[in-house]
Amino acid sequence: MPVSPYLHFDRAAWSELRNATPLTLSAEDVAQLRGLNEALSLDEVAEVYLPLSRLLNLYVAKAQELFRVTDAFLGKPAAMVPFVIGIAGSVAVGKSTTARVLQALLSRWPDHPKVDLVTTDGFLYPNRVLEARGLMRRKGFPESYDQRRLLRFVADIKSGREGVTAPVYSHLSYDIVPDEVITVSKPDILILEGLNVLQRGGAERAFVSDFFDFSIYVDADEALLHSWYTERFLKLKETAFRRPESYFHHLASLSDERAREVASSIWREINLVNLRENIAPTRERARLILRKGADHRVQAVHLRKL
Ligand SMILES: Nc1ncnc2c1ncn2[C@@H]1O[C@H](COP(=O)(O)OP(=O)(O)OP(=O)(O)O)[C@@H](O)[C@H]1O
Ligand SMILES: CC(C)(CO)[C@@H](O)C(=O)NCCC(=O)O
Repeated sequence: MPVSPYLHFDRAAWSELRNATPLTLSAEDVAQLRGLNEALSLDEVAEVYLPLSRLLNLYVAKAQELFRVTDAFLGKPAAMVPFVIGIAGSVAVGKSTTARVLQALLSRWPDHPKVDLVTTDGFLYPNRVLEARGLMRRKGFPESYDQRRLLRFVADIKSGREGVTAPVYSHLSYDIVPDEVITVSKPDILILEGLNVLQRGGAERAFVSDFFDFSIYVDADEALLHSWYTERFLKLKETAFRRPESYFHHLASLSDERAREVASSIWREINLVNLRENIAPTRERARLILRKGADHRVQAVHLRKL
């Protein structure tokens, strides 16, 4: 049998590892976490995400020590270096939810209260550029992102720069929002979430993941991903698509059956192809893999030891 670089935990074994977590959730925290995603169960937070936040807290403390060692070696005053966590995985696997839960949990640890969250969606080229390059049906593929700008962004944050800006993407208009940016200033931790964060390639000599201190791949079977994508599409049909400014407004009046077909064809022709060609092959680059089953329940965790 080939040697695996990962330690494998089933859910029960993993949840044991929260035992020493001196972190309890107040009623207010619970309400806050509920607000992130009403489908997220609190068992999930306690059994999966609390142990993960404990592990990350230990890594952050060690990394801060190492950065200080380098400064001491250089004879420089100690400077704070942001700890960067990348979260990768397919469309609809739940990257944003995982990122928000971790942001909420990590910001409660006393030694790193400022946890910022950025999605790589903002680095997609605007539709105008994608249209000109014939890439409107390749959104999410490597060539649909301004990879240089994304790399610059992460490098700037890592180097301790203040006021680093990122463009903003709107799922409602399905496009970059003109003249809007988010600003990140010296966070203790930056969580960068996106399909592409573990990808390497293109013309650049450095990769976004060169700046990661930890990385997570959220994983699930294709059939589950397909159903999560379709369910979310149907939910959006009843909500966001009804707004006239929605890019998919013309789909709001479809029957559920027809909407399911439209969602399935977008899934098959765009997101599944991207998953197979560009996203799934990056899974084994992650430090930790969260393996989800039905209802988004994490069934197993794989932690890289080598
Ligand atoms: N832990 C969870 N428990 C229950 N439901 C979840 C969980 N995580 C995600 N979901 C549901 O799965 C769907 C996709 O989640 P989310 O938007 O977080 O995914 P994503 O990977 O960021 O997707 P995309 O890349 O398409 O934006 C949503 O409908 C969300 O409510
Ligand atoms: C914006 C991305 C690429 C990533 O979040 C994705 O949500 C997307 O829009 N994919 C293109 C096909 C689709 O509309 O699902």
